[in-house]
Parts: sequence; structure tokens; C-alpha cells
Amino acid sequence: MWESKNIETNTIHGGKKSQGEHGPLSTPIYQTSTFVFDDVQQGADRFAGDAQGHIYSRLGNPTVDELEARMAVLEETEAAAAFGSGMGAVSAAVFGLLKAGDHLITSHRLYGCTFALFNHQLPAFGIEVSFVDLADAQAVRAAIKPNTKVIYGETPINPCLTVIDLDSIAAIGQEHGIITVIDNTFMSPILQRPATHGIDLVLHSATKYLNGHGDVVAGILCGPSALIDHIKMTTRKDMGAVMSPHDAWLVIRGLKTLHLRVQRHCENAQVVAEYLQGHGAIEKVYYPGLPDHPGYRLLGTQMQGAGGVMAFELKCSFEQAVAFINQLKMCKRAVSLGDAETLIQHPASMTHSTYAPEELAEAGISRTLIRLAVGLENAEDIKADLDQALVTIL
Ligand SMILES: C/C=C(/N=C/c1c(COP(=O)(O)O)cnc(C)c1O)C(=O)O
Repeated sequence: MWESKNIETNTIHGGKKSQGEHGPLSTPIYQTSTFVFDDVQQGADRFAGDAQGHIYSRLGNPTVDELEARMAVLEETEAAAAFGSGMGAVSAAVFGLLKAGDHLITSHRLYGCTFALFNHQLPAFGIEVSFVDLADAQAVRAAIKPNTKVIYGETPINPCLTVIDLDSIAAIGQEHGIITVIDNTFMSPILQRPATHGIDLVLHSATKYLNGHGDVVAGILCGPSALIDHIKMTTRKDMGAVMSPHDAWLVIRGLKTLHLRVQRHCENAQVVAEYLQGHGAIEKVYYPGLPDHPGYRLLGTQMQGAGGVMAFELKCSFEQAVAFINQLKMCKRAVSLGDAETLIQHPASMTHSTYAPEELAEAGISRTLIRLAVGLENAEDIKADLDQALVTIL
């Protein structure tokens, strides 16, 4: 298995197992639900963990195994587990690490369904949740209780791109014996590797940049072998949010161009963010690549680029903001991000509609906030499409 110190090479070769029986360059798709045993003893030994070998694709599949090996190399962790969606990874992680009576510290700013899981489902299972500003180390420390087991956050955060200092969160976790989990979806390992800052588990909606072509819903969790194996053999095996071998094959293919795509997303986003910041119809642009963004100071250290997603406030009414989005011709009105196409959406009524009005206000999500996931098109075309739509609200 070839491993380079250069992530650009590892997106192509890292974690690649042997060539296999016929030496295929492209990883074979093991499109099978189950695996045949030579005899009863072999089956029993595999179930008991006394023998290597596959049993059933909910427990592991050769194509999925290879994706997991590749992701562990890219995030610089011992192991990884693949899931049928990002939320599959989120739920397997928290239910694998927490039980009734435990306490989770998380952010009041999260992707909408993650917020809904933490705000509604976990308490129903007797798990206490505190929502704090994870960018405020004092607030995090103040929230710690004797039963605190996990600190969970995203950085940059969906949808306003708030940035959390990974070294600070990792230090708090290590000081107090609390497991830290960071959702790295908005960065990808190309721009940020939380485990290298001491974060225990790194999570992705592989639906986004990792796959990068808008044709897979998937999730990944990277971390120490002990934690990953525990989650695989409990909340993934028994809750069943497994990734299909075909989706694993598609994500492996996506990874091979990840470094090129992320670079282009960042270049385009910087051009578009600066264009928007200078436009008379724009109140505010939230993008870590702009000097006025609080996360700008972490560029070049924690983050090797500002990413492809930004949010902005329009100087207009809600109705005008809707008219602006509906006026766009090339940018696609769709949720998700990290795809070749530029995608635009309205968090308050879409990805973050799980937030109550007062919760939206606390998270800084207004009804005129728009999230833009900049794609791989020529940046001039993206600007031209935005420009022709913005004139409708000037
Ligand atoms: C429609 C979906 C969006 N996001 C999802 C998402 C997930 C959940 O990932 P799956 O969608 O379950 O793969 C996890 N973590 C983060 C930071 C996310 O943004 C969206 O924002 O547009």
C-alpha cells in the first residue's frame, strides 16, 4: 500500500490495497449482500472474530473496506467507517458513544438535521445536551459536568461559516477525558485534518466534497481503531446505516480528483465572495477567505483554504430575497454542496427549517440569509448569473 507525505498523491494511491486476483486498476465493486463459507467452522470462526474474512455486507464489504482505508490515510487516522449518509455517521457516532444519563456538549450552530437529532432525539433517549458557542472556550469549559462524555462540533459551521479553534477544543477534551468529534464536511481533508490537532473522531457527509458529483448520499467517520471498531460492531451493525459497495466505488472515484476540485472551489469562491462583498445589494458576506471574517486568522494554520461555501445577507425584504433566488438561471436552486454545479439555497426555510424562529435568531440565521455553494464553473459565469439576478432587488 503506497503512502506519500503529499495528500494530492494519497487521494489517488493512499489506502489502495493489492491489485486483487485480476489486477484491476479500478477497485472492483463487490455487489453482494453475503459471503459464502467453506464450512460451518469457518463461518463460526468469522462470527466469533477468530478468523479474517467477510460475512455479510452490513458488517463489511471489500469495496467499502477500501474506501475506509483511503479515508483513514487522508484524515491521518488509524481507521474509518463508511455509512449510507452523513446523518448515518452522526447518529452512529453519538449513539455509539453516549447512553442514557450521559451529557453532550455541542454548538447551537449546526447543520439542521444534526441540530434536530441533538435537540429532539437524544433527550428522548435520556441523553442531556448543552448547546454552547464552541468558539468560546470559556463557555465550553463552563458547560462541562461530571457526566459529560462527548463534545461535538462542525468547523466551518453550516450555514454561516463560523470557525472553531480545533486546538482549543482538543485541549479541553484531553484535559477532561471527553471524546471530541468534529464534522469536517465543509473543508475535506485537503484543507483541514482535525485529527492532527488532537481531535478524536472526524466526520464527513461524503455526499459533499468527497464524492463531489451530486450522485451519492454517504457518510464517513475517521478515528482511532478502538473507537471505529466499537462503532462498526455496535451502532453501525445494529442500526444499519451502511454504505453500498456501488456508492463506495463512486466515492473512491470522487476522491481521486478531490484535491483538484477543492482547489477550484476555493479559487472560485474567493472571486465570488469578493464580488458579493463589493455589491450594493449585499449587506454582509460570511466567508473565511475575507479578512473581516473571524476565521480568517486560522487560514494557513488550521485551514489550508477557505472552502467553497459562503453565506450572505441581502439588503432587502424576504420577498425580494426569494425573487433574487428565483431569478437565477445557471446556479441551481438546491440544497447540498461540494458539487460541480453552483448550488444556492435559503437556510431558514430549507436546510435549517428544523430550527424554531427563536433558535434561528440565536444561530444568526435570518430570513434574508442565503447560502451559496460555489461550483467548478468559470467564475465569470457565476458572477454574471448572480449579477443579472441582483439587479432585480436594487
Ligand atoms: C442537504 C444536506 C446538507 N447537509 C448535510 C450535512 C450532513 C448530513 O449529511 P447527509 O445529507 O446525511 O449526507 C452532515 N454534516 C454537515 C455539515 C452537513 O451539511 C446541506 O447543508 O445542504
